[in-house]
Amino acid sequence: MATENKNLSEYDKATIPNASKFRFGIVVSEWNDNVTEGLYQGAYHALLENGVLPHNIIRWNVPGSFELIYGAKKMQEQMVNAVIAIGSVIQGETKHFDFVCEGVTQGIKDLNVRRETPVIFCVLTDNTMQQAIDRSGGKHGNKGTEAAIAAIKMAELRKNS
Ligand SMILES: Nc1c(NC[C@H](O)[C@H](O)[C@H](O)CO)[nH]c(=O)[nH]c1=O
Ligand SMILES: CC(=O)[C@@H](O)COP(=O)(O)O
Repeated sequence: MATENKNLSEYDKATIPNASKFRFGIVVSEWNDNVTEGLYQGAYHALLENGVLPHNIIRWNVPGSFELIYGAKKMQEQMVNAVIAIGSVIQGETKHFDFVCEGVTQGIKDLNVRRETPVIFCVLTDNTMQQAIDRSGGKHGNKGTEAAIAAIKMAELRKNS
């Protein structure tokens, strides 16, 4: 289902585990920070709405989405139950978009395979700035909210597995 048919901010609160004892690390890319700040706010407030305590949310910034890989790897080493990697990659004139998107995707996948702490992929990969705005608190909701819910669910799965 395409995002345009699903609001990213909508979720059934009754299905979300109690997250009051969980601790989360959020790594935020500074590229397109008008977008990444919106994603962060969506994630932060969704965590609070589901019982996470403010002092149990750690935030680090990195220069760009490619650096999310290293930042998330180091965040996994902190005492957190899950990590959220937040970025916004927007198509430019060259193929650099393809390499950044593929690199970040594979890098974050590897962190989930090789280590125990789940890393949630909250990286928008858009053709235009408007598409990114629409998905970071705009008409299609906020992917940061979606990522926070995924982080809570994966932290619960890790605890029970
Ligand atoms: N063009 C975008 C980038 N490019 C920068 C890379 O992510 C990286 O920081 C650089 O190649 C140095 O290693 N990053 C984004 O997050 N979004 C973009 O649109
Ligand atoms: C994703 C990028 O690195 C891209 O936005 C950079 O723009 P350009 O391809 O025009 O150099």
